[in-house]
Order: sequence, then C-alpha cells, then structure tokens
Amino acid sequence: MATQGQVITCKAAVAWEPNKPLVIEDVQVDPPQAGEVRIKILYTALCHTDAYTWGGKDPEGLFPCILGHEAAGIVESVGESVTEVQPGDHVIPCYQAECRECKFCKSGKTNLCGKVRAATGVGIMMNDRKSRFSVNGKPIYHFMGTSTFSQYTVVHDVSVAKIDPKAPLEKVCLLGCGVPTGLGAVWNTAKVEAGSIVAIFGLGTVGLAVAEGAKSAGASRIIGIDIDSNKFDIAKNFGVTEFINPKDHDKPIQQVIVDLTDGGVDYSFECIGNVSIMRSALECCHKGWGTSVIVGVAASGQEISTRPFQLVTGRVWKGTAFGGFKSRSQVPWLVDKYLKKEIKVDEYITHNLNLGEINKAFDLMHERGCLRCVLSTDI
Ligand SMILES: NC(=O)c1ccc[n+]([C@@H]2O[C@H](COP(=O)([O-])OP(=O)(O)OC[C@H]3O[C@@H](n4cnc5c(N)ncnc54)[C@H](O)[C@@H]3O)[C@@H](O)[C@H]2O)c1
Ligand SMILES: N[C@@H](CCC(=O)N[C@@H](CSCO)C(=O)NCC(=O)O)C(=O)O
Ligand SMILES: [Zn+2]
Ligand SMILES: [Zn+2]
Repeated sequence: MATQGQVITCKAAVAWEPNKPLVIEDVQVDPPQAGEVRIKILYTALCHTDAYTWGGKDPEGLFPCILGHEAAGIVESVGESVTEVQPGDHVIPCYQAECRECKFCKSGKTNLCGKVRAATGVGIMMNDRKSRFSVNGKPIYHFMGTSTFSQYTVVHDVSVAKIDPKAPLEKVCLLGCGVPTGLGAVWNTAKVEAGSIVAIFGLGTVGLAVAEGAKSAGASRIIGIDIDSNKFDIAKNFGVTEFINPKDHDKPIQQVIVDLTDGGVDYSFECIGNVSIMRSALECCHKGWGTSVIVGVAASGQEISTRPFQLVTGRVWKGTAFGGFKSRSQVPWLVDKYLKKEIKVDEYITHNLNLGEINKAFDLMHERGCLRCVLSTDI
C-alpha cells in the first residue's frame, strides 16, 4: 500500500521523561513537508550522547521526545523541492546538517551548518516550526534533527547523506556518529602528523576511532587512558600501543603522561565528557605546540578550567563536532572507505538487539565489553 502523502503509524521508542524507561508506542509520523524527507529507519545504534540527553544532562533536552542519531535507512517519501534524494535511496541521517549555502557552509572553515540548527535544537521542523511525530494527537519532540529510535522519521533534506546501496545498513549505521567523530577528530581537527605521540582519554567507540585514525596517520605512540583495564585488549586492535589506568597511579594523570613522554604528548583527545579530564588532557600536552581536542560532551552547567599559562606557553585547546566532517559530502565517502576495507566499522559492534529491547540496550552501555549496540527496527 502506498504510504506517500499519508500519515504513517509505526513503532517508536518514546522518552516521556528523563531517566524513565523508554516506551514503545504507536506513533503517528506526518508526511514530509517542503525540504523534508521521510525515512524508513532499518537500523539504529545507541551513542553515549543519547544516554546523556535521556539522563537529563542536556540543556537542549526536551521531553517527550524520540531520541537516536546513529542510523541508516531507506527514503520512503520526499517533500516538495527535495532534489538530492528520492524514494528508495539508501541514506544515513546526519545530525550535523550541510546546506552548502549558509555562512558556515561557505566559510571553508567548519563543518557546522546554520540552516536548520535553530529548529533542531528545539525539537521541531523548520518549515512550520512543528513536530512531525505525535501519539494520540500529542506532539513528540524531534531530537538532534534525526530521531532514529523509530521505524519512520522525518528529517530536513540538508541532513540526509545518500550512500552506496551495496553498503550493509546494519553496519554503516555507525557512520552516523561515533566512528566518523573519532576518525575526523584526528584527520580534520587535530591533523595529526606521522611520528606524533597521541594520548586518548576514554576508550569507548569514539576513543577507539581516534586510535584508528591516529594509527592511520602514522602516530608513533598511541597512549590509551581508561579506568576500565579490560579496555586495553580491545584497544590494541585499534592501534593503542600503551595503556594507563589512572587508578594505578598516585600522581595526577597529566604528570604521569608528561613523565612518560619527555615533556608531553603532541596531541590529546578527551572522549569521555568529564571536565576535569579535559583539563588533564590539555595539561599532558607538550609545551610550545601540544594540541588537545575536546570530543566528549559535558553536562549542563559544567565548565572547563586551566591556568591561562598553559595556553600562553603554547598549548592549544580545540573541540570537534562530528569530527569536522561535512556530513552530506563526506559520509558517502566514509561508506565507500568502509566498503574498500580502509576503515573498521564491524569491530565496534558488540551487541545486536531490536527496537523493542531498547531499554536493555541503554543498560548495556554501562556494561564492560559494550561498544556499540545496533538495534533492528523490525520488532
Ligand atoms: N563531539 C562529538 O561530535 C561527539 C560525537 C559522539 C560522541 N561524543 C561524546 O563522546 C564521548 C564518548 O562517547 P562514547 O560513545 O565513546 O562513550 P563511551 O561511554 O562508550 O566511552 C567512554 C569511555 O570513557 C571511560 N571513562 C569514563 N570515565 C573515565 C575517567 N574518569 N577516566 C578515564 N576513562 C574514563 C569509560 O570506561 C569508557 O570506556 C561522550 O561524551 C559522547 O557524548 C561527542
Ligand atoms: N545539546 C547539547 C549539544 C551536545 C553536543 O555538543 N553535540 C555534538 C554532537 S554529540 C553526538 O554524539 C555536536 O555536534 N555539537 C554541535 C551542535 O550541536 O551543533 C548541549 O547543549 O550540551
Ligand atoms: Zn553520537
Ligand atoms: Zn549550511
């Protein structure tokens, strides 16, 4: 039965309130309006940022909402004036849009895009400033412009990357967030050179992807730091050459690293979201040139600090969103790299469940051995 132009009723996991189990509801998904695309989501993974917003730590977190931003699917229908995708296309929704026309997109200096950000930050679509989701007439907010914990979602056309249909959607869904973020933090934001010494704080999916990026950039030493010592065995496969558990040391971790590296590392990456570790990550950098990249997302109200002297003496503090990748242009390129076996993806997937088991998937995020859990939306 043709669904184009019709409201679709499907299953979605609704977060009614922070920290309360998600509820699988029959959700009404409106047809896409001008400049919008309705996507049948087939696979979605969970990222730590979903847990962060669900946990009430996100100043932009609005409830009730449909979370999820690391997914892949097939275009079901498109609204007026959508030219770059059509029904049947295989796509990855992108929380970081790319309109190619705004001040940000044209700057050549950033991957951030200003076209729809004001709407996606408040859980609505730009065209009529309303949501396309409802449950029994009650509107449900969008999340990050993607809302992938649903069998169908509606996104802005500037937030859709069309990918090679040969790519397995159950794997490349990961290219919607964590893996590109880590690779891009190294390749685009830090621009790590061959021979560099790199420190990575936090060896989840994002930190491991940083390791993979650093290895491919030719880093000479890749030091992984995590409070979970089991992470080292996994991390070796992604390029980590040395492991430090801060719990094994009395000295501040930045001092331990400075002592181990003849004055500090060339590049460090914070992949946890902990502001005190962000300080350590900056301060373990070498005087004169060491650069630290903040990747982790810290809770509302948290602030970073250091002595300005750290910067006066040449250390550089940077941050990255989606690893600096231009989403619509570069996600298809990352998919092609995966198909050519030039980047890992499968190795980050430790669990597979279905959308109906999403609360179990959130629990798994706190368990040892869990990197990414991919949910099939086929309940
Ligand atoms: N900037 C971006 O575009 C972007 C994109 C994706 C994710 N993120 C953020 O990156 C962070 C990492 O995401 P993830 O999915 O890899 O998370 P994760 O929870 O899988 O990984 C975090 C790792 O940090 C370790 N850890 C926790 N506290 C620690 C401490 N005090 N010292 C050392 N290690 C510690 C954990 O053991 C775990 O291995 C999150 O904050 C997430 O929100 C940012
Ligand atoms: N609403 C949050 C923003 C958190 C944040 O920084 N998000 C990252 C992506 S995390 C993906 O897992 C990002 O892309 N930021 C840039 C942007 O949101 O435009 C908060 O306010 O803390
Ligand atoms: Zn994410
Ligand atoms: Zn733009």
